[in-house]
Amino acid sequence: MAEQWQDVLDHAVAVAQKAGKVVREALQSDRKVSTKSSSIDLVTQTDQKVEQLIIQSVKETFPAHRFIGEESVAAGEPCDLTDEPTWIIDPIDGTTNFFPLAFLLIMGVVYSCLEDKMFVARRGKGAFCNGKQLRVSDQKDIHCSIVATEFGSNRDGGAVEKIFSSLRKVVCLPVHGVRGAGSAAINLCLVASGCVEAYYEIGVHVWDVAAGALMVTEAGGVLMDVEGGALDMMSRRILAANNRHIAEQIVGQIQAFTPQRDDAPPQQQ
Ligand SMILES: O=P([O-])([O-])O[C@@H]1[C@@H](O)[C@H](O)[C@@H](O)[C@H](O)[C@@H]1O
Ligand SMILES: [Mg+2]
Ligand SMILES: [Mg+2]
Repeated sequence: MAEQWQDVLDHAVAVAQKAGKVVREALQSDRKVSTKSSSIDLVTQTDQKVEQLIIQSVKETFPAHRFIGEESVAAGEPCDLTDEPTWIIDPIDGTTNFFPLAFLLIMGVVYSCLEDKMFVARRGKGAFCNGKQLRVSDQKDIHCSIVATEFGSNRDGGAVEKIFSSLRKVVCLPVHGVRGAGSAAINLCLVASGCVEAYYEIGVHVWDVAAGALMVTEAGGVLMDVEGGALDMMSRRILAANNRHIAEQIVGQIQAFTPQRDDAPPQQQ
């Protein structure tokens, strides 16, 4: 069992490195940007190229594996998470900022290619950055805590109101500071690394958070829904924190809303 998944993890790391090289090269040339669900939901040719590169490479080595990929779902592929070994791929997370990475299910790989930081987590075996084990912050005081969040790509008036109102309440707890790396995956890695105490966002997708979420729990942190229940990976809502006490205080400030689920039937999309 262990050896079987080690093959997969080794492949994930190798293909993430290959993808990182493509992204770094594209930074010099490819800035052709198209839009998806809205004028601020961006995709570049590099997002699509990197997703295809990862899928092709995995198919050659693990032909039975399945995929949920951001750009494939945008092109009409289903977003079905079954018990089959499934790769959940966000070829570039934070396209606006041109950040990089790749994902998997019972293990997570987030490659920040500009910094050459390879984050790797494996269920029950810890989370690591370039081989160094990660541990969440031991801060217990919300007033001394730094919280990461993002505005996301939803510009619906009601949703924007709730996002601002939640942020205002979090700031006025008060917390020590608020940050946003422009990438859900990197924000989750910041929680796992102890650089921020918490991260929350409504509107993310399963491919934004699958790998980073495992990074947080393997570094000793907690995950929950923004209203305090169990995290539902397909719900497009996430709260990650260094401990339950910090998480629950943030839950109390969030004005939640319910985006369309990632696994909603296609006719509703
Ligand atoms: O689209 P993408 O760059 O892969 O992923 C991005 C997420 O990482 C970010 O947290 C969110 O605020 C953006 O709206 C977008 O979803
Ligand atoms: Mg993303
Ligand atoms: Mg992306």
